[in-house]
Amino acid sequence: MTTTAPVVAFDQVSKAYDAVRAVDGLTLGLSPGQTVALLGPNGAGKSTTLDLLLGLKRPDSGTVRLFGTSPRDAIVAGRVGAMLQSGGLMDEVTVAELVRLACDLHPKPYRPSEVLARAGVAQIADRKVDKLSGGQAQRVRFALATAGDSDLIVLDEPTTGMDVTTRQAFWATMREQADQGRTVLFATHYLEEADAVADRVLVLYRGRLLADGTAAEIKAKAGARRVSFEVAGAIDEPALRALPFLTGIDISGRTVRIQSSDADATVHALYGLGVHPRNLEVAGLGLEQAFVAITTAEEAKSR
Ligand SMILES: Nc1ncnc2c1ncn2[C@@H]1O[C@H](COP(=O)(O)OP(=O)(O)OP(=O)(O)O)[C@@H](O)[C@H]1O
Repeated sequence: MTTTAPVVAFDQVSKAYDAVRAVDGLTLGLSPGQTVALLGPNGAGKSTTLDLLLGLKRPDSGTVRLFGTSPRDAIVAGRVGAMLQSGGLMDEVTVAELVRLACDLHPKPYRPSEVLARAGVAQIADRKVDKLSGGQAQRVRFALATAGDSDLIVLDEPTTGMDVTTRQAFWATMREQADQGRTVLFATHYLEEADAVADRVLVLYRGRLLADGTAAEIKAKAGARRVSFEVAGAIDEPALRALPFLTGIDISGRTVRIQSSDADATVHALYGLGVHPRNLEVAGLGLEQAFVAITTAEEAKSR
């Protein structure tokens, strides 16, 4: 790193499309070497945030700085590699030609053969770009994002269309990039991916940051726990549904799965009902359930 300025600094950034506040007063700083997942339901403002970060859109108010400069200057200096969702690939050129072009344009390029190998597209280097499968096209976009030695890699839903093996290889490569001190920021709908890969998770909702922390902190913030058990006798469904601190319940045959904001109190009340649960398990929420709990609580508040 040649500067001590934050990799990314959003200061009170807003962007609206007519009445829709796509990004609403977002303040955010990213540090070197972090792998950061940007989560949010459809329309939360993830793509708009990344577009603002890359200087593809201008904020209505607030400032976006990358490495202490404007997004444009940072990109011209080759400090940012990006892989966007919608990024169309040129027709009528081969994968190798396109990667060579990206390397030629980068101020600090890697060798094209190296880029092709890292993205796992060396075997399809001679194929025309418009003949690729969805997963192959994603890998080529990834190759373009890593054509040179950038300090920040921005990825919008990078693994959409990739099979499991490609996805794992992709994240292993991203880990290496972060271990070398690069910052990796990616938007995703795959919460298990964010849980497994990210050091930091940002939950965006209606253009605002709802949660910011490690996956463990986000799960703790959701505050709820899962309780599951089996019931030997008849199930008194209304009584179970009336248990205290319940935030969700699913009854399937003899198995009851509960979500509770105070598992101890719920289980205590369960015994109070005279229910003798078998195979009782109390566990924390997964990131996906925590995400749903946090965003639905916010939705309820805004109603
Ligand atoms: N060019 C545009 N014109 C009008 N509205 C837009 C435009 N781009 C985005 N929006 C609106 O802004 C909001 C945020 O959109 P954005 O694409 O940033 O969300 P997202 O979190 O990336 O969604 P998704 O997960 O569906 O990709 C949405 O309500 C969307 O409809």
